[in-house]
Amino acid sequence: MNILVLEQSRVQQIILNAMFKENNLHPEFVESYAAAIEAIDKNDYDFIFSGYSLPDGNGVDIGRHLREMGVSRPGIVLLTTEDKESIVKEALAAGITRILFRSSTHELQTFIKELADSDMNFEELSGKVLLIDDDRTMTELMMAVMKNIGFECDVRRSGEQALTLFAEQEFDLIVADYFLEGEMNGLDVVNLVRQMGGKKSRVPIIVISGQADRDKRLEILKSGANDYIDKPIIPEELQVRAYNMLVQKKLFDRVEGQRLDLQKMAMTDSLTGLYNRHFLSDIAPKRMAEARRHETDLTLMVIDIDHFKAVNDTHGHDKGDEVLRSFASLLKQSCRQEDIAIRLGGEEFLLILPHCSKPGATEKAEKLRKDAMRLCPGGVAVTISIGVACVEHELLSAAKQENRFEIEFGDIFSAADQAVYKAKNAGRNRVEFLPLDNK
Ligand SMILES: Nc1nc2c(ncn2[C@@H]2O[C@H](COP(=O)(O)OP(=O)(O)OP(=O)(O)O)[C@@H](O)[C@H]2O)c(=O)[nH]1
Repeated sequence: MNILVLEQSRVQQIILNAMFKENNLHPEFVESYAAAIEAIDKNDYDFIFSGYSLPDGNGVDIGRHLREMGVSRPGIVLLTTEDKESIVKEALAAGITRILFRSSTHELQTFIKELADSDMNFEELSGKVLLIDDDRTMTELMMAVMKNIGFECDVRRSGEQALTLFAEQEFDLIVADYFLEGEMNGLDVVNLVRQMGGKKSRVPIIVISGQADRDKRLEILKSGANDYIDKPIIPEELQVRAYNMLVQKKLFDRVEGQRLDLQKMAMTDSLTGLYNRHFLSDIAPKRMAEARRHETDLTLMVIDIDHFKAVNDTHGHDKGDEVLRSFASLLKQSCRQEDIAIRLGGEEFLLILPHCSKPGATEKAEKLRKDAMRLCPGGVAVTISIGVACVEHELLSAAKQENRFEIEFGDIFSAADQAVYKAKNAGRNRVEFLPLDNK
């Protein structure tokens, strides 16, 4: 990634260089506006970081210069010490991608890290834009601009039509005129999108306004729009702002994707791919609350592979791992969609079976025991012991009606756990059922 840093202070250069170096990025440093323009003319940068005060201008001038040239790349980050509304407005108008305050070192570090983590090719950025405007000349102009930077467009004349399409399809950016055909205006669209929840509510929105006064701009930004453009539209300005929005969205999507991957990893057992104990603490109260609310059966099975230590001792740890993986696949195959298979640790597993009554559970446990005997994973014959406990809907209804006691997930789990010990003590390779202790 090619980065240019425009910074007149040597001390700041050293600080910034350390942050970039930590993330394996190696920017080029220049100290004046003139030197930056020369460097930009010669090289193709993905990002420019610029201090606000320069000996021969200010950081915002860089944005203005690139915008006047009609250049949509690179992204420009302005580093400033002052949180002044006038600077923010000046920067936004000049097409600055991001304003970061020097006092917030953490924010700057995070931004640089996100940049380094994204191996995104900014030249090949593509996106889908929803244009909402009832003026044909305007939409034709906007479509030409978007096409120019490789974005696909869908056009709708009213907020109502646009929101119907937005609910059905994925978009990376919305550009909405303030005044629209139909009952809604551009700000109504912003409000409704922001209320949608989830990923859709975070799609960036640019509002186009014909009344460029300060109050109107503030109203637009306060409504949740990410940016605004005054009429008459300058095509280059629309191009730069749309491009910048998309770069930010793609970076955000990537970070969000990484967060979800990490969350999944934290809930999953790496050897078998089943859920782990962390997931159990998350899901247990939910499943119990569901069973209580709808008064439905809930069964738990604690399953333990017999003499597993001997498998490791005789065949080696790798073979032991193969047995665990293979048994986990059997559990997954045995599950219905709403069932949950968890590896509690070692050779111990848990099945959570909603809507499963005692007769159903006994039958299922017996089938699983027999399937495990037939499995012979990696050529090793294994047997399993299963402890079953079940809370049936009649008990939940009675408890609710008589306001008697609350049955907790822990009560069912502890009964299933005791049941598996009973199975072990009774000779293994068997299913044992234990009723819940009356509280
Ligand atoms: N291969 C492998 N072995 C594991 C793993 N986690 C735990 N173990 C082993 O599983 C064995 C469990 O042994 P024990 O708790 O004595 O139980 P057991 O031999 O199955 O005996 P019973 O449960 O009484 O039938 C131990 O030897 C652990 O080292 C793992 O991820 N992979």
